[in-house]
Amino acid sequence: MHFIDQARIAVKAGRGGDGIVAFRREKYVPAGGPSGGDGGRGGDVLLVADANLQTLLDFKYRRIFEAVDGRRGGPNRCTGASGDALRIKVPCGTEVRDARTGILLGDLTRPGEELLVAAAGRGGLGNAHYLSNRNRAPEKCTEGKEGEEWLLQLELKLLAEVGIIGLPNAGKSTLISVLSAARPKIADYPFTTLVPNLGVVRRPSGDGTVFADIPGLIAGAAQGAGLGHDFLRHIERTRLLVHLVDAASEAVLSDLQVVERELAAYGHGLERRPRLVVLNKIELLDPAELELLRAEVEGHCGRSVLAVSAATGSHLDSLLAAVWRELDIGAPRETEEPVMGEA
Ligand SMILES: Nc1ncnc2c1ncn2[C@@H]1O[C@H](COP(=O)(O)OP(=O)(O)OP(=O)(O)O)[C@@H](O)[C@H]1O
Ligand SMILES: [Mg+2]
Repeated sequence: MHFIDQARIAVKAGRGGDGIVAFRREKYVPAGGPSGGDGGRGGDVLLVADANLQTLLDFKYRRIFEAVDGRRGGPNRCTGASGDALRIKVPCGTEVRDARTGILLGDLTRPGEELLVAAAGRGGLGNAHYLSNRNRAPEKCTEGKEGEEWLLQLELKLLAEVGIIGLPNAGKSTLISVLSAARPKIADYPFTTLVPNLGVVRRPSGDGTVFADIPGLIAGAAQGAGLGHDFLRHIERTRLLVHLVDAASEAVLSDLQVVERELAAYGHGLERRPRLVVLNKIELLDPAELELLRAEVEGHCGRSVLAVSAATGSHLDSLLAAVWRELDIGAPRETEEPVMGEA
């Protein structure tokens, strides 16, 4: 299953009901005046941010949304019923664009936030409206207006709080698979991961935090090399980056720098995002070797560096403790709910 974070839907607001031509017919009233009522307004189409939705997956199965039409007017100046608005639920964090022009129509971030995406047609006028001194029996009425119709592009930036980044093969997918219920593909060749994998990791307090395993970054990713650019986009909204480095690599420091340079080149504040530097695959090194390496990397980064093994599970508890600490130091949690998906 692919994690879908883009969808295209067609929305159509309701047509206004027609106005009608009618005349009063009553006993002893020889020439009852015009009494045709107006048509009702159609239903609008709105998008509503819903904290319980995590993906745009539902839109894979349903792509056309039409609000109901207004009803036609009735005799005795009765206005037709208006159509109910159609509210389409989307996950928090959904960006809405006009699919034809790409123009941004809105960004639904807070739960309950609404965006009008197709305005309903007005109802037509009944002949009661056209009564005048010159024309006591107008036969004229107007039709309801069509509702607006739009093709929308929905885009959900994954609202992961923690992004796991690193070179291909660093063990990012292995890490998310041991921390969460996500079961991404893991293999010893680069670019195993093609779309971000999300996993929810339970905090000591009980609620979940979404981690995203991002496809490997390589030099030039910010310019679009490898799978880079698309996926850097996904970590724009994370609050913390876990930079995973293969400790058994020949050139740990330059591996680190490649990724750091890509973050800086991409911009959007990623280079200033709080970051944990984590050495992985430490079971492949002997303890003395590891301590030397760790000291060297700490010297380079100017802060303490964690050392774990995603494969054997060693020191993952200290990694999580560091993650919770960093997240709690940062800005207070937004009301946004975590996202879960799977590649
Ligand atoms: N602690 C570890 N010790 C030894 N091998 C490991 C460890 N962690 C991961 N590996 C191995 O490293 C290889 C790459 O792992 P994984 O697929 O998780 O990397 P990745 O960073 O997600 O790569 P990609 O960017 O290509 O998706 C796998 O063969 C995995 O078994
Ligand atoms: Mg991977």
